[in-house]
Amino acid sequence: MSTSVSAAAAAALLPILHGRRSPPASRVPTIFRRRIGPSPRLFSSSSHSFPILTAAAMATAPAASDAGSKSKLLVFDSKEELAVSLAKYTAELSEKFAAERGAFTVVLSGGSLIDALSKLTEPPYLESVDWSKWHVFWVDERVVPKDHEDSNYKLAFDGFLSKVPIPPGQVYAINDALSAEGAADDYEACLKQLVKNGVIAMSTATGFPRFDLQLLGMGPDGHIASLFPGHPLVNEKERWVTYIKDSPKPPPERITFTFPVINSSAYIAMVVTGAGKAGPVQKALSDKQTSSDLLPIEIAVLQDGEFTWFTDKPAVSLLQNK
Ligand SMILES: O=C1O[C@H](COP(=O)(O)O)[C@@H](O)[C@H](O)[C@H]1O
Repeated sequence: MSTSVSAAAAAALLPILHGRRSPPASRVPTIFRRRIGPSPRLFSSSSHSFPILTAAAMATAPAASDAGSKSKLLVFDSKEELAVSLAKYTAELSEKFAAERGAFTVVLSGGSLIDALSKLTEPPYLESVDWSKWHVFWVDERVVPKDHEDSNYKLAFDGFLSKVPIPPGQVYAINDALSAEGAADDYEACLKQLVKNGVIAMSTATGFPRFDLQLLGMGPDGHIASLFPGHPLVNEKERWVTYIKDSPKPPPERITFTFPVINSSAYIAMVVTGAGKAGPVQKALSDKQTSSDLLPIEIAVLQDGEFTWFTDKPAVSLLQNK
């Protein structure tokens, strides 16, 4: 269900990119300042233009279920409002993919993302979401036991998975008995088996798995998953899952999806809050990037999907025309 849009909200919608060359799809945002209640529609811009959306255009803008190579930037007044919107967005995609495919493949990151999922564990979503269709994966994981404080599995279990009735057999944690190399191989083999079984879709465009929704966060250095600025892993083109033993952020040993897998997703929700992340947000959403010093967040460009930024005011504080 969509919310009607006020003229004041329309006036707050500004284009921020005016570059001479066409940027990739995930860099063509419009800013929608959230001032109109807890359940906004999502507004998109095409990858080939920089529209100023009018109230009329906003009223007919496609909803979250209309996929394409699109990018959106949502700015919320509070983490609470962000969480409400993220829950609605995720629940709508859950319904769409459950109906279309009989399964909903969801990829989680660690970090602050898990807190932002809190509203999904409450009414009405606790009862209305068909959790039996969910299959849960991790975009990255630290090579530590599952009950370790650094484990992304533990973080997600404590904050989200233990509160919703997803069948345990559909939660795909890494094998924490293996080395980093072994765990990456094992996780990739698991994904390949699930592609064979039809649980995970394949991207015909890229030949890599196409997850329905990746719920991701970004570090203050612009890293996503365990793909860090300047690290050779950002250039991996063949593997689905790889490992790192020298992560600049502890713990040093991790496994991570590669960019071909991240960028083959149908939908990405990039949840980024706080002033500490304003620099990479500004760099990712500006038109001044050079190809030599791209941050990982700038390399996250969907081939054929919809990329939505869920942000707050401090995170976009360095953007012009915000
Ligand atoms: O180390 C990691 O950091 C990033 C970002 O975390 P945040 O707390 O700054 O949101 C996270 O997305 C990743 O999964 C995690 O392993």
